[in-house]
Amino acid sequence: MIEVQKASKQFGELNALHEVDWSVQEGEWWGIIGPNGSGKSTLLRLLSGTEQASSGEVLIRGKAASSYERKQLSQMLAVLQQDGLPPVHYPVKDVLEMGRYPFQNWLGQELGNDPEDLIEGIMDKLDLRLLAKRPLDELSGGQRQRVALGQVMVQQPQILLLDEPTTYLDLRYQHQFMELVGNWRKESGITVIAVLHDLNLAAQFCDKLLVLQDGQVTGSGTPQEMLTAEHIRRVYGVEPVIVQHPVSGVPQVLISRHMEE
Ligand SMILES: Nc1ncnc2c1ncn2[C@@H]1O[C@H](COP(=O)(O)OP(=O)(O)OP(=O)(O)O)[C@@H](O)[C@H]1O
Repeated sequence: MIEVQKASKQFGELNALHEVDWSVQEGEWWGIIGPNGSGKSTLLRLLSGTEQASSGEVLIRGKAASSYERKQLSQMLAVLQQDGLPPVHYPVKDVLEMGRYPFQNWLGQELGNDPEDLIEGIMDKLDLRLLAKRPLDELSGGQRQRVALGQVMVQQPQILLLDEPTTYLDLRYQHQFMELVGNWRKESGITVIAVLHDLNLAAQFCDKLLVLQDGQVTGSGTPQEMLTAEHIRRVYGVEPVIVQHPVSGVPQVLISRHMEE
């Protein structure tokens, strides 16, 4: 579904990405991890067509991501940022309806079926009914991120790109957000690619991880394969302790303090 072939991205002298090879199959959930400045968001922007590779290819369904018309790409792919929606004075229901823009003509008329049932269904799934008339600027960050997820669900994409979507959420909302994405994926078979800083969250939810360091891929595979002490030490320059999650068995990363005598 997505093929990245020897993709590089330069900003002046800086090699933000260097010859990245990566293949994503339909329905997979990938996490992109790596230290600050390692090129994660740049890679996501190549996938969403907002930046073009300096060399190499980024193909979505066999066609260069940057060659899709914006609306055509939006019918297939949705992007959700860490602060998904600005706190504007629009009611939640209107914001959800805006998710239909790839399927509307220039007068804002829907080109296909009436999306009302779709929007109602998504409000139920995300528990947004009671918030429907509330303006976004009166909601908490966690509630607003749930609306942002609703808006991309209304868009009905086949590929979802998430750029650090849980950064501003507390522990409960982080998990709730990831569970909602997981349920959506189970129901609709969408492909999910998420840039995540939280390795433990990544291990719990992603099937596979792509690890970047200084713009290069240092590994790709299951969380079990990627989250080894040696790999994390090398990539992040920290001394980790890897334990197994007592319930799910996935690797979890702990960091010890430097204890002075
Ligand atoms: N538009 C740009 N112009 C110049 N340099 C850029 C631009 N965008 C990114 N960079 C640089 O490219 C490198 C990779 O940045 P990127 O944002 O992809 O990293 P990241 O892994 O997402 O980082 P973080 O975890 O801190 O969000 C960084 O050194 C950054 O300064």
